[in-house]
Parts: sequence; structure tokens; C-alpha cells
Amino acid sequence: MDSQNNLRIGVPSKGRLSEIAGDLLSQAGLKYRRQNRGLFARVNGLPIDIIFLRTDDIPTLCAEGAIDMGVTGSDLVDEAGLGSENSAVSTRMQLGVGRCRLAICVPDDTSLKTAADLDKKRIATSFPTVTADYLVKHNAKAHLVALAGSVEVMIGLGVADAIVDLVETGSTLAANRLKILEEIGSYETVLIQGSSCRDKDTADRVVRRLEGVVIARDYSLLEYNIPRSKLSQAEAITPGFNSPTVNSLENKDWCSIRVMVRRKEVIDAMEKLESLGASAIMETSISNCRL
Ligand SMILES: Nc1ncnc2c1ncn2[C@@H]1O[C@H](COP(=O)(O)OP(=O)(O)OP(=O)(O)O)[C@@H](O)[C@H]1O
Ligand SMILES: O=P(O)(O)OC[C@H]1O[C@H](OP(=O)(O)OP(=O)(O)O)[C@H](O)[C@@H]1O
Ligand SMILES: [Mg+2]
Repeated sequence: MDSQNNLRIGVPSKGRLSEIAGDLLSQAGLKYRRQNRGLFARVNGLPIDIIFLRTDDIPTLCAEGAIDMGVTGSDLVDEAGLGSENSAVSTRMQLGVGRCRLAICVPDDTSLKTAADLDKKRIATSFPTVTADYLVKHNAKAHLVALAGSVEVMIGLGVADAIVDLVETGSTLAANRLKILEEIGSYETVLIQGSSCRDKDTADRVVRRLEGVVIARDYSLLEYNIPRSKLSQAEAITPGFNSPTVNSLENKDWCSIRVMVRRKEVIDAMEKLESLGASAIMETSISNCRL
């Protein structure tokens, strides 16, 4: 196939999402070699090119049709003004990683109570579009100072009365003696697709492959034996992704169950199943799946 028709996927060239995106694509069987600081790589055996870009440029370049798909933060999709329905990009998948919140933050000892109190104040942020939208909804007219980074120090420097920035663990806020006044939104890493995508079949294939990895990361396979008389109670504890697989055992009064369970619920489910009378309860991790 002519490489001009290859599906182009934009991947962060540096920063925290660069490794996250690379690992996901590699686990989904999209193998490529990035040479030195090259900005382009061809995927082995598939009609796909990887373009390495700044994370915050990926939504706009996808909307412009320069790339067909991209891995980026949903916060950056919103900030590019592309978060609404009917826009030039759509979110194909939430990737279950890179979770963070965007928040209005103020000094620990502030007298400010709500977003409305920010009227006539100064706010420093790397998210002027999302911030302006939020302030309009809360009837506050503030002066926005748009910056590329290190936003948390701006109150101390006298540049602003409040900031709007991403918060993950909250440790940067604590280190700068700031606290959250209001949360604007919750975000995560997403796979986006442009409306003029040049190869929708390959794009769907990429989505299916990534779904296999993302679901597998979230779930474990649980197997156990249970008396048939307890089957419906066991099914209530582990309803499964679709429904559990029930197999017969030599002893007709018993059956064996195979079921997918959210990883964070496994220990709790094991305890409940044991109390119910289940035996040989085993958890196996899954690295990839098709449901
Ligand atoms: N703690 C966090 N701080 C900032 N961004 C985060 C955090 N956790 C997840 N993210 C996501 O990562 C995106 C930033 O990705 P980027 O590739 O620019 O990484 P970076 O490490 O912030 O790079 P840079 O050094 O250029 O600031 C955010 O838009 C957000 O979606
Ligand atoms: O709640 P936390 O876990 O502390 O994470 C949030 C901090 O991390 C990010 O900064 P980054 O490291 O990207 O530096 P930057 O400001 O230079 O972009 C973000 O802008 C916050 O400052
Ligand atoms: Mg950053």
C-alpha cells in the first residue's frame, strides 16, 4: 500500500504521557522503533505511521487532519476547544491512565470561598479557554494570565490571586501552601480520532487492540468451585463482564466458574465467595483479551 494512505497516529514526543502511550501501543502489538529523536516511525506490518508531537498540539493537529488519531489528555482536548459533540475530533477511548483534575487553587489562608469571589481578581493558568468558560458560568470576570508552566509559584510572585492548574496527588499544591477552591473537571489520557480519518478500518482495528489491553489491565480472571445450590448467590458476587462461564464437575452437586472481576474488587469477592462455600478460588492476571 502507498504509505501516503497510512493511518497517522500522533503520540507525545516527551513528557509524562510519552512513555504511557508508547507502552500501551506496544502492548497492543503496534511495534515501531523511534530513532534518536526522530519525529516519525513506521509500525511493523501494519499500514500505520507514528508521528511524535507535543501532547498539547495533538488535539488541534487531529482536528486539522494532519494526523488521524492521537493519544493525549482529555484536558488538552477541552482546552483546544474540541471537547464538545459535533467537533472535528471525537474521543474513541478512555485509556484508564494519566488521571488528574483541573482545579481553581488559592492560598491556604485565603478568604475566597467560591469561584464567584474571583470577580475582578487575577488568575494564572495554562488553561485559559477552559478557565474562561468556567468563570462565565459562575458569573465572575477575572483577568487571566496565560502561562506555559510553573503556575503554582505565581501567587507567591504576586502575579495572581488564584491559579487554575492540574492536580494529581496534591503534593505540588501542598509544597506551595495552596488548596483547592473548586474543581473544574476530571480528566484522563484518551485516544482521539479526527472526522476526516483516512483509514477508518485500520482506526477501528487500533481501537479494538487497545481495548484488549485497557480492559485486561483493569480485570483479573477468577476461577472457583461452588455447590450448584449456591450458584445464583455466587453470580451476584461475580456477575462477570458479560456473564460467568459455568462448567460441570465430576461431582454433580458442584460446578466450576470462570469469570472476569475488576482487579480492585478481587480480594473482597474472594472473601465473600469463601464465606459462601466456594473452594479452589484462584486469580489469574490477563495481559490482553477480546470480549
Ligand atoms: N500530575 C499531572 N500533572 C500534569 N499533567 C498530568 C498529570 N497527570 C496526568 N497528566 C496529563 O498529562 C498531560 C501533560 O502531558 P505532557 O506530555 O505535556 O507531560 P508533562 O510531563 O507535563 O510535560 P512538560 O514537561 O512539557 O510539562 C496533561 O495534560 C494531563 O492530561
Ligand atoms: O498534584 P501533583 O501530583 O503534585 O501534580 C500536579 C503538578 O504536576 C504538573 O506539573 P509538571 O510536573 O508537568 O510541571 P510543569 O508545571 O512544568 O508542567 C502540574 O502542572 C502540577 O504542577
Ligand atoms: Mg507539565
